[in-house]
Amino acid sequence: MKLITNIHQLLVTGEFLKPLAGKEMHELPYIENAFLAIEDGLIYEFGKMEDLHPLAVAEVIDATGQIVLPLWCDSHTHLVYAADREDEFVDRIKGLTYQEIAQKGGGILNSAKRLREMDIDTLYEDAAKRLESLIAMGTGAIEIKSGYGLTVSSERKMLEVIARLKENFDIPIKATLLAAHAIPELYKDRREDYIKLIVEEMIPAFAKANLCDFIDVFCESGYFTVAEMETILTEGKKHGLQPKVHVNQFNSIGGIAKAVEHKAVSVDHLEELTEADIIALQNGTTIPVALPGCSFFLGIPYTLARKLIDAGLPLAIATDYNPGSSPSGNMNFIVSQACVNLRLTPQEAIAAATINGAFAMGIATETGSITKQKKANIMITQPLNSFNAIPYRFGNPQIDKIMINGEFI
Ligand SMILES: N=CN[C@@H](CCC(=O)O)C(=O)O
Ligand SMILES: [Zn+2]
Repeated sequence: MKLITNIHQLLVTGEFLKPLAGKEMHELPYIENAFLAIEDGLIYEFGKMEDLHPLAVAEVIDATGQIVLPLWCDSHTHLVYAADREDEFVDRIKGLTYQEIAQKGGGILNSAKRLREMDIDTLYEDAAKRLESLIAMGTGAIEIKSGYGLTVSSERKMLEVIARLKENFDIPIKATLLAAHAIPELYKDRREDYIKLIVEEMIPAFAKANLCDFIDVFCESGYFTVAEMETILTEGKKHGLQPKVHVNQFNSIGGIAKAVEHKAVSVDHLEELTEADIIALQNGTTIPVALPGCSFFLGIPYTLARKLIDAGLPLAIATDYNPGSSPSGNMNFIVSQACVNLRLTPQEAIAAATINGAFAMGIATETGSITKQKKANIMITQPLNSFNAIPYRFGNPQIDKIMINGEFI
Protein backbone atom coordinates (compact mmCIF):
# COMPACT_ATOMS: atom_id res chain seq x y z
CA MET A 1 0.00 0.00 0.00
CA LYS A 2 1.13 3.56 -0.76
CA LEU A 3 0.21 6.34 1.64
CA ILE A 4 0.27 10.04 0.80
CA THR A 5 0.34 12.10 3.97
CA ASN A 6 0.03 15.75 5.05
CA ILE A 7 -1.83 16.71 1.87
CA HIS A 8 -2.56 20.42 2.09
CA GLN A 9 -5.85 20.03 0.18
CA LEU A 10 -7.31 16.82 -1.26
CA LEU A 11 -9.88 17.74 -3.91
CA VAL A 12 -13.04 16.16 -5.35
CA THR A 13 -13.62 13.76 -2.47
CA GLY A 14 -16.61 11.52 -1.85
CA GLU A 15 -19.28 9.68 -3.80
CA PHE A 16 -20.73 11.14 -7.00
CA LEU A 17 -23.83 9.50 -8.42
CA LYS A 18 -24.46 12.28 -10.93
CA PRO A 19 -22.50 15.24 -12.24
CA LEU A 20 -22.16 18.25 -9.98
CA ALA A 21 -24.71 20.84 -11.08
CA GLY A 22 -25.50 24.48 -10.33
CA LYS A 23 -24.33 25.55 -6.87
CA GLU A 24 -22.87 22.10 -6.11
CA MET A 25 -20.03 22.87 -8.51
CA HIS A 26 -18.75 25.73 -6.38
CA GLU A 27 -19.27 23.63 -3.25
CA LEU A 28 -16.73 21.12 -4.57
CA PRO A 29 -15.97 18.73 -1.71
CA TYR A 30 -12.38 18.72 -0.41
CA ILE A 31 -10.42 17.84 2.72
CA GLU A 32 -7.67 19.96 4.29
CA ASN A 33 -4.64 18.28 5.88
CA ALA A 34 -5.54 14.92 4.44
CA PHE A 35 -4.15 11.46 3.78
CA LEU A 36 -4.77 9.18 0.80
CA ALA A 37 -4.07 5.44 0.83
CA ILE A 38 -3.70 3.46 -2.41
CA GLU A 39 -3.70 -0.29 -2.89
CA ASP A 40 -3.70 -2.44 -6.04
CA GLY A 41 -4.00 0.62 -8.24
CA LEU A 42 -7.17 1.81 -6.53
CA ILE A 43 -8.05 4.39 -3.90
CA TYR A 44 -8.25 2.42 -0.67
CA GLU A 45 -9.03 5.12 1.87
CA PHE A 46 -8.74 8.86 2.48
CA GLY A 47 -9.59 11.31 5.21
CA LYS A 48 -8.19 13.87 7.62
CA MET A 49 -4.67 13.31 8.96
CA GLU A 50 -6.05 13.28 12.49
CA ASP A 51 -8.16 10.24 11.57
CA LEU A 52 -5.25 8.30 10.06
CA HIS A 53 -4.97 4.88 11.71
CA PRO A 54 -2.25 2.21 11.32
CA LEU A 55 -2.16 0.72 7.81
CA ALA A 56 0.22 -1.84 6.28
CA VAL A 57 2.15 0.71 4.26
CA ALA A 58 5.06 -0.04 1.91
CA GLU A 59 5.76 3.53 0.79
CA VAL A 60 4.94 6.90 2.36
CA ILE A 61 4.88 10.07 0.27
CA ASP A 62 4.91 13.28 2.24
CA ALA A 63 2.84 15.94 0.44
CA THR A 64 3.26 18.82 2.87
CA GLY A 65 2.00 22.04 1.24
CA GLN A 66 0.92 20.16 -1.88
CA ILE A 67 -2.50 19.64 -3.40
CA VAL A 68 -3.77 16.27 -4.60
CA LEU A 69 -6.58 15.93 -7.12
CA PRO A 70 -7.87 13.50 -9.75
CA LEU A 71 -6.19 13.62 -13.14
CA TRP A 72 -8.06 15.71 -15.73
CA CYS A 73 -10.84 14.02 -17.68
CA ASP A 74 -10.80 15.42 -21.23
CA SER A 75 -14.18 14.44 -22.66
CA HIS A 76 -13.82 15.91 -26.18
CA THR A 77 -10.79 15.55 -28.46
CA HIS A 78 -9.83 14.84 -32.05
CA LEU A 79 -6.39 13.56 -31.04
CA VAL A 80 -5.91 11.33 -34.09
CA TYR A 81 -5.02 13.46 -37.10
CA ALA A 82 -2.45 13.47 -39.85
CA ALA A 83 -1.11 17.00 -39.97
CA ASP A 84 -1.18 20.39 -38.36
CA ARG A 85 -2.92 23.21 -40.22
CA GLU A 86 -0.85 26.22 -39.35
CA ASP A 87 -1.32 27.69 -42.86
CA GLU A 88 -5.00 28.12 -42.03
CA PHE A 89 -3.99 29.78 -38.77
CA VAL A 90 -2.05 32.35 -40.76
CA ASP A 91 -4.98 32.76 -43.19
CA ARG A 92 -7.21 33.55 -40.22
CA ILE A 93 -4.73 36.07 -38.87
CA LYS A 94 -4.95 37.73 -42.28
CA GLY A 95 -8.73 37.94 -41.98
CA LEU A 96 -10.37 34.79 -43.35
CA THR A 97 -12.94 33.10 -41.13
CA TYR A 98 -12.97 29.40 -40.17
CA GLN A 99 -16.02 28.93 -42.42
CA GLU A 100 -14.39 30.74 -45.39
CA ILE A 101 -11.32 28.53 -45.08
CA ALA A 102 -13.56 25.44 -45.02
CA GLN A 103 -15.41 26.63 -48.14
CA LYS A 104 -12.17 26.87 -50.11
CA GLY A 105 -11.23 23.26 -49.32
CA GLY A 106 -9.39 23.79 -46.03
CA GLY A 107 -10.76 22.81 -42.67
CA ILE A 108 -12.03 19.31 -41.98
CA LEU A 109 -11.78 18.27 -45.67
CA ASN A 110 -8.13 19.28 -45.68
CA SER A 111 -7.49 17.09 -42.63
CA ALA A 112 -9.45 14.24 -44.25
CA LYS A 113 -7.32 14.38 -47.40
CA ARG A 114 -4.09 14.24 -45.37
CA LEU A 115 -5.37 11.44 -43.15
CA ARG A 116 -6.39 9.23 -46.07
CA GLU A 117 -2.83 9.47 -47.38
CA MET A 118 -1.20 8.49 -44.10
CA ASP A 119 -0.53 4.87 -43.15
CA ILE A 120 -2.01 3.53 -39.95
CA ASP A 121 1.31 3.01 -38.18
CA THR A 122 2.44 6.61 -38.62
CA LEU A 123 -1.00 7.82 -37.61
CA TYR A 124 -0.78 5.70 -34.47
CA GLU A 125 2.75 6.78 -33.59
CA ASP A 126 1.88 10.48 -33.92
CA ALA A 127 -1.28 10.08 -31.83
CA ALA A 128 0.59 8.06 -29.18
CA LYS A 129 3.24 10.79 -28.89
CA ARG A 130 0.51 13.40 -28.41
CA LEU A 131 -1.22 11.28 -25.80
CA GLU A 132 2.03 10.76 -23.88
CA SER A 133 2.56 14.49 -23.72
CA LEU A 134 -1.03 15.07 -22.53
CA ILE A 135 -0.63 12.51 -19.75
CA ALA A 136 2.53 14.31 -18.64
CA MET A 137 0.39 17.47 -18.37
CA GLY A 138 -2.15 15.77 -16.11
CA THR A 139 -4.72 14.19 -18.42
CA GLY A 140 -5.84 10.85 -17.02
CA ALA A 141 -8.87 9.96 -19.16
CA ILE A 142 -9.72 10.98 -22.70
CA GLU A 143 -12.36 10.73 -25.39
CA ILE A 144 -11.12 10.62 -28.99
CA LYS A 145 -13.23 11.05 -32.14
CA SER A 146 -12.94 9.80 -35.68
CA GLY A 147 -14.15 12.24 -38.33
CA TYR A 148 -11.09 12.95 -40.47
CA GLY A 149 -11.60 9.83 -42.56
CA LEU A 150 -15.02 10.40 -44.13
CA THR A 151 -14.80 7.10 -46.05
CA VAL A 152 -15.56 3.64 -44.67
CA SER A 153 -11.91 2.59 -44.77
CA SER A 154 -10.44 5.81 -43.38
CA GLU A 155 -12.98 6.14 -40.58
CA ARG A 156 -12.14 2.53 -39.70
CA LYS A 157 -8.44 3.37 -39.81
CA MET A 158 -8.97 6.18 -37.28
CA LEU A 159 -11.03 3.96 -34.99
CA GLU A 160 -8.39 1.24 -35.20
CA VAL A 161 -5.77 3.76 -34.13
CA ILE A 162 -7.93 4.64 -31.12
CA ALA A 163 -8.34 0.92 -30.36
CA ARG A 164 -4.55 0.56 -30.39
CA LEU A 165 -4.23 3.52 -28.02
CA LYS A 166 -6.74 1.81 -25.71
CA GLU A 167 -4.61 -1.32 -25.76
CA ASN A 168 -1.30 0.39 -25.13
CA PHE A 169 -2.18 3.09 -22.62
CA ASP A 170 -3.26 2.55 -19.04
CA ILE A 171 -5.80 5.36 -18.86
CA PRO A 172 -9.51 5.17 -19.74
CA ILE A 173 -9.99 6.02 -23.43
CA LYS A 174 -13.37 6.30 -25.16
CA ALA A 175 -13.87 6.24 -28.94
CA THR A 176 -16.52 8.25 -30.76
CA LEU A 177 -17.65 7.73 -34.35
CA LEU A 178 -17.86 11.18 -35.97
CA ALA A 179 -18.22 10.17 -39.62
CA ALA A 180 -20.79 13.01 -39.82
CA HIS A 181 -18.10 15.65 -39.38
CA ALA A 182 -18.35 17.12 -42.90
CA ILE A 183 -19.86 16.08 -46.23
CA PRO A 184 -16.97 14.65 -48.28
CA GLU A 185 -16.21 16.24 -51.65
CA LEU A 186 -17.41 13.13 -53.51
CA TYR A 187 -20.87 13.43 -51.97
CA LYS A 188 -21.34 17.16 -52.15
CA ASP A 189 -24.24 16.90 -54.61
CA ARG A 190 -25.78 13.78 -53.06
CA ARG A 191 -25.45 14.21 -49.34
CA GLU A 192 -28.24 11.73 -48.63
CA ASP A 193 -25.99 8.98 -50.01
CA TYR A 194 -23.31 9.88 -47.48
CA ILE A 195 -25.85 9.74 -44.63
CA LYS A 196 -26.90 6.34 -46.00
CA LEU A 197 -23.28 5.19 -45.98
CA ILE A 198 -22.92 6.18 -42.33
CA VAL A 199 -26.21 4.61 -41.31
CA GLU A 200 -26.11 1.44 -43.37
CA GLU A 201 -22.42 0.64 -43.47
CA MET A 202 -20.30 2.44 -40.94
CA ILE A 203 -22.45 2.30 -37.80
CA PRO A 204 -23.35 -1.41 -38.01
CA ALA A 205 -19.84 -2.52 -38.98
CA PHE A 206 -17.91 -0.39 -36.48
CA ALA A 207 -20.30 -1.09 -33.62
CA LYS A 208 -20.13 -4.83 -34.32
CA ALA A 209 -16.33 -4.69 -34.30
CA ASN A 210 -16.52 -2.86 -30.97
CA LEU A 211 -14.55 0.04 -32.42
CA CYS A 212 -16.63 2.86 -30.91
CA ASP A 213 -18.47 3.79 -27.75
CA PHE A 214 -20.33 6.94 -28.83
CA ILE A 215 -21.91 8.46 -31.93
CA ASP A 216 -21.34 12.11 -32.83
CA VAL A 217 -22.59 14.53 -35.51
CA PHE A 218 -21.44 18.08 -36.31
CA CYS A 219 -24.91 19.64 -36.31
CA GLU A 220 -24.35 23.07 -37.82
CA SER A 221 -25.30 25.22 -40.82
CA GLY A 222 -23.16 24.06 -43.74
CA TYR A 223 -22.47 20.69 -42.12
CA PHE A 224 -25.34 18.43 -40.92
CA THR A 225 -28.97 19.39 -40.34
CA VAL A 226 -30.94 18.58 -37.21
CA ALA A 227 -32.96 15.99 -39.17
CA GLU A 228 -29.77 14.34 -40.47
CA MET A 229 -28.38 14.32 -36.94
CA GLU A 230 -31.53 12.58 -35.70
CA THR A 231 -31.30 9.90 -38.38
CA ILE A 232 -27.70 9.17 -37.46
CA LEU A 233 -28.26 9.23 -33.68
CA THR A 234 -31.26 6.92 -33.99
CA GLU A 235 -29.23 4.37 -35.91
CA GLY A 236 -26.28 4.73 -33.54
CA LYS A 237 -28.47 4.07 -30.52
CA LYS A 238 -29.87 0.93 -32.17
CA HIS A 239 -26.30 -0.34 -32.19
CA GLY A 240 -25.56 0.62 -28.61
CA LEU A 241 -23.77 3.91 -29.32
CA GLN A 242 -24.85 6.76 -27.06
CA PRO A 243 -24.85 10.23 -28.63
CA LYS A 244 -22.34 12.98 -27.83
CA VAL A 245 -22.77 15.78 -30.32
CA HIS A 246 -21.20 18.94 -31.72
CA VAL A 247 -23.91 21.63 -31.62
CA ASN A 248 -24.30 25.41 -31.52
CA GLN A 249 -20.71 26.21 -32.46
CA PHE A 250 -21.68 28.99 -34.86
CA ASN A 251 -25.51 28.90 -34.93
CA SER A 252 -28.33 27.69 -32.74
CA ILE A 253 -30.41 25.57 -35.15
CA GLY A 254 -32.35 23.43 -32.70
CA GLY A 255 -29.81 20.66 -32.27
CA ILE A 256 -29.66 20.91 -28.48
CA ALA A 257 -33.36 20.16 -27.89
CA LYS A 258 -33.23 17.17 -30.25
CA ALA A 259 -30.00 15.85 -28.73
CA VAL A 260 -31.60 16.07 -25.28
CA GLU A 261 -34.63 14.17 -26.62
CA HIS A 262 -32.23 11.51 -27.86
CA LYS A 263 -30.75 11.33 -24.35
CA ALA A 264 -27.33 12.43 -25.56
CA VAL A 265 -24.64 12.00 -22.92
CA SER A 266 -23.34 15.46 -23.79
CA VAL A 267 -23.80 18.41 -26.11
CA ASP A 268 -20.51 20.10 -26.87
CA HIS A 269 -19.40 23.60 -28.00
CA LEU A 270 -22.49 25.81 -27.31
CA GLU A 271 -20.71 29.04 -28.20
CA GLU A 272 -24.16 30.22 -29.37
CA LEU A 273 -26.97 29.62 -26.90
CA THR A 274 -30.61 30.71 -26.76
CA GLU A 275 -33.03 30.70 -23.83
CA ALA A 276 -34.84 27.79 -25.52
CA ASP A 277 -31.57 25.82 -25.57
CA ILE A 278 -31.11 26.36 -21.84
CA ILE A 279 -34.68 25.29 -21.11
CA ALA A 280 -34.20 22.16 -23.21
CA LEU A 281 -31.12 21.28 -21.16
CA GLN A 282 -33.00 21.86 -17.90
CA ASN A 283 -35.57 19.30 -19.05
CA GLY A 284 -33.08 16.51 -19.61
CA THR A 285 -29.97 14.76 -18.35
CA THR A 286 -27.58 15.76 -21.15
CA ILE A 287 -24.38 17.43 -19.93
CA PRO A 288 -23.34 20.69 -21.62
CA VAL A 289 -19.62 20.76 -22.47
CA ALA A 290 -17.76 24.03 -23.07
CA LEU A 291 -14.62 24.12 -25.20
CA PRO A 292 -12.92 27.43 -24.37
CA GLY A 293 -9.76 26.55 -26.31
CA CYS A 294 -11.81 26.70 -29.50
CA SER A 295 -13.27 30.12 -28.66
CA PHE A 296 -9.79 31.37 -27.80
CA PHE A 297 -8.19 30.08 -30.97
CA LEU A 298 -10.96 30.98 -33.44
CA GLY A 299 -11.87 34.24 -31.74
CA ILE A 300 -15.53 33.23 -31.51
CA PRO A 301 -17.78 33.85 -28.47
CA TYR A 302 -17.18 31.90 -25.29
CA THR A 303 -19.94 29.55 -24.12
CA LEU A 304 -22.18 31.30 -21.59
CA ALA A 305 -21.10 28.86 -18.93
CA ARG A 306 -22.05 31.14 -16.05
CA LYS A 307 -25.60 31.21 -17.35
CA LEU A 308 -25.70 27.40 -17.62
CA ILE A 309 -24.43 26.85 -14.07
CA ASP A 310 -26.65 29.60 -12.68
CA ALA A 311 -29.58 27.82 -14.34
CA GLY A 312 -28.79 24.83 -12.12
CA LEU A 313 -27.12 22.79 -14.86
CA PRO A 314 -23.93 20.74 -14.73
CA LEU A 315 -21.00 21.74 -16.94
CA ALA A 316 -17.93 19.89 -18.20
CA ILE A 317 -14.96 21.51 -19.92
CA ALA A 318 -12.67 19.86 -22.47
CA THR A 319 -9.86 20.75 -24.85
CA ASP A 320 -11.40 19.89 -28.25
CA TYR A 321 -7.78 19.13 -29.21
CA ASN A 322 -7.70 19.22 -33.05
CA PRO A 323 -5.56 20.77 -35.79
CA GLY A 324 -8.19 23.28 -36.94
CA SER A 325 -9.97 24.97 -34.07
CA SER A 326 -7.99 24.08 -30.95
CA PRO A 327 -4.46 22.76 -31.48
CA SER A 328 -3.75 22.20 -27.80
CA GLY A 329 -4.68 19.38 -25.46
CA ASN A 330 -3.46 21.11 -22.32
CA MET A 331 -6.24 20.79 -19.74
CA ASN A 332 -4.40 23.08 -17.32
CA PHE A 333 -4.84 25.94 -19.77
CA ILE A 334 -8.51 25.01 -20.24
CA VAL A 335 -9.08 25.17 -16.47
CA SER A 336 -7.48 28.63 -16.37
CA GLN A 337 -9.53 29.72 -19.35
CA ALA A 338 -12.71 28.49 -17.69
CA CYS A 339 -12.03 30.88 -14.83
CA VAL A 340 -10.89 33.85 -16.89
CA ASN A 341 -13.21 33.64 -19.89
CA LEU A 342 -16.15 31.53 -18.72
CA ARG A 343 -16.18 33.24 -15.30
CA LEU A 344 -16.12 29.99 -13.37
CA THR A 345 -14.74 29.87 -9.85
CA PRO A 346 -11.70 27.60 -9.42
CA GLN A 347 -13.92 25.04 -7.67
CA GLU A 348 -16.38 25.06 -10.59
CA ALA A 349 -13.58 24.77 -13.15
CA ILE A 350 -11.97 21.85 -11.31
CA ALA A 351 -15.34 20.08 -10.99
CA ALA A 352 -15.95 20.65 -14.71
CA ALA A 353 -12.53 19.20 -15.64
CA THR A 354 -12.64 16.14 -13.39
CA ILE A 355 -15.83 14.46 -12.19
CA ASN A 356 -18.12 16.17 -14.69
CA GLY A 357 -15.73 15.35 -17.52
CA ALA A 358 -15.83 11.71 -16.38
CA PHE A 359 -19.63 11.77 -16.50
CA ALA A 360 -19.50 13.35 -19.96
CA MET A 361 -17.71 10.23 -21.22
CA GLY A 362 -19.59 7.67 -19.17
CA ILE A 363 -16.68 6.63 -16.94
CA ALA A 364 -17.57 8.29 -13.64
CA THR A 365 -17.78 4.97 -11.82
CA GLU A 366 -14.07 4.38 -12.41
CA THR A 367 -12.38 7.78 -12.38
CA GLY A 368 -12.77 11.57 -11.99
CA SER A 369 -12.85 11.82 -8.20
CA ILE A 370 -11.18 10.73 -4.99
CA THR A 371 -13.57 7.92 -4.16
CA LYS A 372 -12.87 4.55 -2.56
CA GLN A 373 -12.27 1.84 -5.18
CA LYS A 374 -11.89 4.29 -8.06
CA LYS A 375 -8.65 4.22 -10.04
CA ALA A 376 -5.73 5.90 -8.29
CA ASN A 377 -5.27 8.34 -11.19
CA ILE A 378 -4.13 11.46 -9.41
CA MET A 379 -1.76 14.39 -9.58
CA ILE A 380 0.27 15.95 -6.79
CA THR A 381 0.92 19.62 -7.42
CA GLN A 382 3.99 21.53 -6.39
CA PRO A 383 3.50 23.37 -3.08
CA LEU A 384 0.69 25.91 -3.61
CA ASN A 385 -1.11 28.26 -1.22
CA SER A 386 -4.48 26.88 -2.21
CA PHE A 387 -6.33 25.27 -5.12
CA ASN A 388 -7.08 28.78 -6.40
CA ALA A 389 -3.47 28.83 -7.59
CA ILE A 390 -4.16 25.99 -10.04
CA PRO A 391 -6.06 28.18 -12.54
CA TYR A 392 -4.41 31.42 -11.35
CA ARG A 393 -0.83 30.47 -12.30
CA PHE A 394 -1.87 29.90 -15.91
CA GLY A 395 0.66 28.39 -18.25
CA ASN A 396 3.09 27.57 -15.45
CA PRO A 397 4.04 23.94 -15.00
CA GLN A 398 2.91 23.12 -11.48
CA ILE A 399 2.46 19.36 -11.34
CA ASP A 400 5.02 17.58 -9.20
CA LYS A 401 3.96 13.95 -9.65
CA ILE A 402 1.45 11.98 -11.69
CA MET A 403 0.12 8.61 -10.58
CA ILE A 404 -1.71 6.23 -12.91
CA ASN A 405 -3.33 3.10 -11.49
CA GLY A 406 -1.34 3.55 -8.30
CA GLU A 407 2.07 3.93 -9.97
CA PHE A 408 4.03 7.16 -10.36
CA ILE A 409 5.04 7.76 -13.97
N1 LIG B 1 -16.41 21.77 -35.17
C1 LIG B 1 -16.16 20.67 -35.57
N2 LIG B 1 -15.06 19.94 -35.35
C2 LIG B 1 -13.88 20.41 -34.67
C3 LIG B 1 -12.97 21.17 -35.57
C4 LIG B 1 -12.49 20.33 -36.64
C5 LIG B 1 -11.44 20.94 -37.52
O1 LIG B 1 -11.44 22.16 -37.79
O2 LIG B 1 -10.58 20.17 -37.93
C6 LIG B 1 -14.26 21.18 -33.43
O3 LIG B 1 -14.90 20.56 -32.57
O4 LIG B 1 -13.96 22.35 -33.26
ZN1 LIG C 1 -14.78 18.81 -31.60
